[in-house]
Amino acid sequence: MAAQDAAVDSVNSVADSSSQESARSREIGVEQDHLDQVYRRLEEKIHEAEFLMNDAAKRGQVGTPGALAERDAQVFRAGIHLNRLNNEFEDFLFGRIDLLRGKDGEKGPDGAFTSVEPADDAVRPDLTADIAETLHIGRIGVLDSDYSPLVIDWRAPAAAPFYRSTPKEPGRVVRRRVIRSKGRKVLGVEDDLMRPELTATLDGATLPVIGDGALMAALGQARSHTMRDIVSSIQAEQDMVIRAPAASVTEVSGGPGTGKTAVALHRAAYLLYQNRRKYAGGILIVSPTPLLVAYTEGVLPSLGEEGQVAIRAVGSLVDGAEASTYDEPAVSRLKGSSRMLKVLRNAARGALDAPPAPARAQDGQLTFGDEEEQQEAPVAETPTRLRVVAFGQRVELNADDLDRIRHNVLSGTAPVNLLRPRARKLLLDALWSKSSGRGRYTDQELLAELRSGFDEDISTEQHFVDFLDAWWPELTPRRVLAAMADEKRLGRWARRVLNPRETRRLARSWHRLDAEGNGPLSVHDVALLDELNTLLGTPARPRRKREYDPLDQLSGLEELMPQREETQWERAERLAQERTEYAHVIVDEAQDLTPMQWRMVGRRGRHATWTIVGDAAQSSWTDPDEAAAARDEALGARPRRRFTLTVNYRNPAEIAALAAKVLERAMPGMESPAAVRSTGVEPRFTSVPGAGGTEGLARTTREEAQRLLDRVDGTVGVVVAMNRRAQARKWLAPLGDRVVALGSLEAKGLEYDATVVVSPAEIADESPAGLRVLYVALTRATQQLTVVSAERDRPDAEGVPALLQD
Ligand SMILES: Nc1ncnc2c1ncn2[C@@H]1O[C@H](COP(=O)(O)OP(=O)(O)OP(=O)(O)O)[C@@H](O)[C@H]1O
Repeated sequence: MAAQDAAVDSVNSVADSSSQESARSREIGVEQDHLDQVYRRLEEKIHEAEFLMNDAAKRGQVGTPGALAERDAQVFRAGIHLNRLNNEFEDFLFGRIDLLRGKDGEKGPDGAFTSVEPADDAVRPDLTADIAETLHIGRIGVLDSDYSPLVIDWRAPAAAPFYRSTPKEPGRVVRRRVIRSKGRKVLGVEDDLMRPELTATLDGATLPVIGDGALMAALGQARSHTMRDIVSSIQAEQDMVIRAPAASVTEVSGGPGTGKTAVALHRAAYLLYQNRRKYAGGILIVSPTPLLVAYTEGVLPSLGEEGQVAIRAVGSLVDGAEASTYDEPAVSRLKGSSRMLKVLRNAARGALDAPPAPARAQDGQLTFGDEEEQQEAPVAETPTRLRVVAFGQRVELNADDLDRIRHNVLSGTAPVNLLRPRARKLLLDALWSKSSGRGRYTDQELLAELRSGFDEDISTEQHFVDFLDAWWPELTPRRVLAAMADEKRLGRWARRVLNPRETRRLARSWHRLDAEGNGPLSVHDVALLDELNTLLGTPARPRRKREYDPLDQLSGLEELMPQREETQWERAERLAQERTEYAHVIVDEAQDLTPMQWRMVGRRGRHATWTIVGDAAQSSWTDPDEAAAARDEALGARPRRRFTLTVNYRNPAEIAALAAKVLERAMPGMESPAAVRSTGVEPRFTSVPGAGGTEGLARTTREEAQRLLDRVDGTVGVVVAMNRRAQARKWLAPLGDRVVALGSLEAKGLEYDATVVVSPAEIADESPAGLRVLYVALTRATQQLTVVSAERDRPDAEGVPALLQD
């Protein structure tokens, strides 16, 4: 409750509504004056930037290499400046704090007092005080021409009290104000009083306090299909996470709606602000679904950050392998489990014996519950004999010889593709020892020369090259995955790891791939491909010829531009390589990563610092202990700092109370976060009569979605079991794009003004983690929730399904 108090506590000191209104207009006027001043200053800066650009262009006309280089650098700097200002011109001033004098009276580089605590004499014995400093907070910092701060960047240390201060620990803050503006116009102000016991004066007049606080105003707004930033109303416990130092691992847990995703995104922006150079290696944000990526993508640009941060769905982390289909739950469980590691190790080596089969007919997408029998893929032969002619005689390696050589080569642990040169060498050794060559000379030098000629002759023979390609092919991860579609082969590789039923299921799931492994992949396949990539290794390729760079022709340029140590092309190549590893990795909805996914993500942050946000109660993975062990392995021995978020900003208390019933069933004893507001609207229950069947379910769902559309301004989400999502999309298509149909696993992390949850029992029965998935579905609404029950939900007389009854 403490955080809730802190979040909502505000004291209003304006006596009646009309004087309140005139005080409000007066204060809006005050902020408008400040905003006008800021815009004047911004315009000056934009003119400066434009002047720089024009001036730079003129220098370019001089035409000497020095002038060209200088022009490039200047245009680059001015371009960045202009871009930033133009982008952040809209709505970038959002806050203000009025503060007491600082303890030591010292000021920092941004012109603000540095001390968090007030000076001893800042408050007089009769509890009156003077405001010594007023700071405006915005998306970027703006200094006046005399270098005094007009706007402080929200991430600067001086802005921290705007977020950290609470009535319990106010520090120097007397009043915190959120300013709402659009373009150049201030629309409103909302104040929170942090030191209500004081009578504070600003420039000789009593400090006015307007409104009920900004948080409630923000939470009540209608939702769109994209997430908004929360920069003007970050709460103290969230701010602690956002500004936590980036050393080692920061772990954040918290129930639904506590702002974990929002905090993760704001933290990325904060870290970049703090140390742009350090994070030039990039920040990776791993999100569970492409839907959540699309939902959150706009937040960082709104905070002025883009380029350095990659937000990727866990199914899109491997280039050229985008997840586009789902596995049934039993198959997902197998593919995500660390048991797969042993199977993949065997497959990566064993697939040498499984050259590509003739193209298999596409089986189409296998999705939940698709039980059709699949055709076995025909198996092609690996060569079992190598014949060459040396010194006029035929020399042959038979199947046993070849097996022995392969065994010998594979006895090391190196990646299979990197062992090919060694395989080639041992083949030549074996051929040589069977040839008559080695008995020809006793002189070692002559013999070595003969041998070297032998190697060269044999290994350049097309016949030998073709043999090597077939016998030790360069394996691609996709090709190995396709090889695993053969049940017998997979059975060999999975011996003592999977039982025959599991093997069969797994093999069948890959019948959707052709012999080269092309075809639809699931999110779990992507992690397996990444693992295989490591197990197989990528052989070194001859370096690509450097592209022609006209700048190279300008003699003397290197001396004029000492910083230009690499060409554009080299730089692009270096960055592409570096981006397989990141400087900081943020994992959202971390509870859902399977052990195999943790390994994949871990590889991208081997030298990184980490922020991991999640909620065990929302995990759709069946074995949390196994996932925790994999997470520990990915993070190694790095020390961890833990935070817990306790307040639910999304769901009204009425919806949170209903969801808590499911939580109690799913994870008895686990605490729900406290909902910060209540709407007075209880969840609604409707059920489809027994005979209604799918038709009835479709009709009722459509009616309930329409009913909610009439009651909220923003979006309506309809959550159904995964194997109903295609159906549900059709049911709801006539209702327009304010309504979205989602499978239960797709709802993760998203939110809507209102939701319809269709057949809780169907969602709960989908997998062993089904109750937790249902908990996720029930916690998506910001205003209203309707639950539609079918017969299997066993609703009572009020339509409440058995799972949600007391
Ligand atoms: N300080 C805040 N001010 C205004 N809105 C907030 C604040 N914190 C969170 N919210 C809002 O609450 C909602 C939930 O936030 P978010 O999605 O980040 O929660 P979450 O913990 O990731 O939830 P879940 O675990 O259910 O996915 C969002 O609409 C977010 O904008």
